[in-house]
Amino acid sequence: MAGEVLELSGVGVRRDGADLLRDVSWSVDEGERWVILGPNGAGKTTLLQVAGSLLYPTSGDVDILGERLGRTDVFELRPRIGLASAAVAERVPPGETVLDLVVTASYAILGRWREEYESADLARATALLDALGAAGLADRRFGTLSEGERKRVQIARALMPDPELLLLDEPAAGLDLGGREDLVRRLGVLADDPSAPTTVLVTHHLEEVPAGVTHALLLRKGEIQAQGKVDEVFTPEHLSECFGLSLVVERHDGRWAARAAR
Ligand SMILES: Nc1ncnc2c1ncn2[C@@H]1O[C@H](COP(=O)(O)OP(=O)(O)OP(=O)(O)O)[C@@H](O)[C@H]1O
Repeated sequence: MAGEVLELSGVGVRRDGADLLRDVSWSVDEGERWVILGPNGAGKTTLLQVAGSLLYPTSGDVDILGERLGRTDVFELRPRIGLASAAVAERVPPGETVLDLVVTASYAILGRWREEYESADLARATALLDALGAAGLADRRFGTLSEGERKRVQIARALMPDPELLLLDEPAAGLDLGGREDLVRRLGVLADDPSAPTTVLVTHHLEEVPAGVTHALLLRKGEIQAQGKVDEVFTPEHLSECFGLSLVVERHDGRWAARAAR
């Protein structure tokens, strides 16, 4: 029987008098592949930060990988979670090489500093870069990469410590059509891999949802508007309500698309 990876109960996040999340109750079981979808400002990144133990809720309970937030040492918990987000990318030292950036994830650090790496770590980092179509970038400096190249490298870094939970915040944002399709295809391969970690991916766009996603959560104004199996959540009714306009929703070959109804 699959174990629980995330369990949020009545979670609220309040900052500067604003409710960023309200009464969020959500559970994620081992092996599931979730997508969190919602308009700008809905609270998606805030929810992902709570799931990644980077943000404590104002109210409610959060269990991550069996540990209760507030009662556990987050410095032991965080290495069990792989996170790829723009906020992490901004903290990368500009001169850091791609291979160093990926391999240092084993040591939960940013910036190489005299560590002696095992050859097995270097081999794993190289294999992950290869799986994400970024093998040719290993010796490049992170600061010189294009947006699409950065996204792939960040996902390789997030996977490096073999996390039990993988959190991806808008992995396809800023990519051109070819880059998006290539990345979404690779994320689909990852979703289909039974040895890949339980995954939660945040996006604004239905077109960025990889095939193989099993569950979806719709957020609007800090509240859950629908959640459950992806087929039951990605209906025109739920999506129209979530985005506040009448939508036509289509599905082909496991991928989704939405456009405004005429
Ligand atoms: N410290 C704060 N005080 C007040 N409001 C905040 C604070 N931090 C974030 N917010 C607001 O909380 C809301 C949720 O932000 P969040 O980044 O989680 O949304 P999001 O769904 O990820 O948005 P986007 O799709 O635009 O990235 C936004 O309206 C944001 O402006």
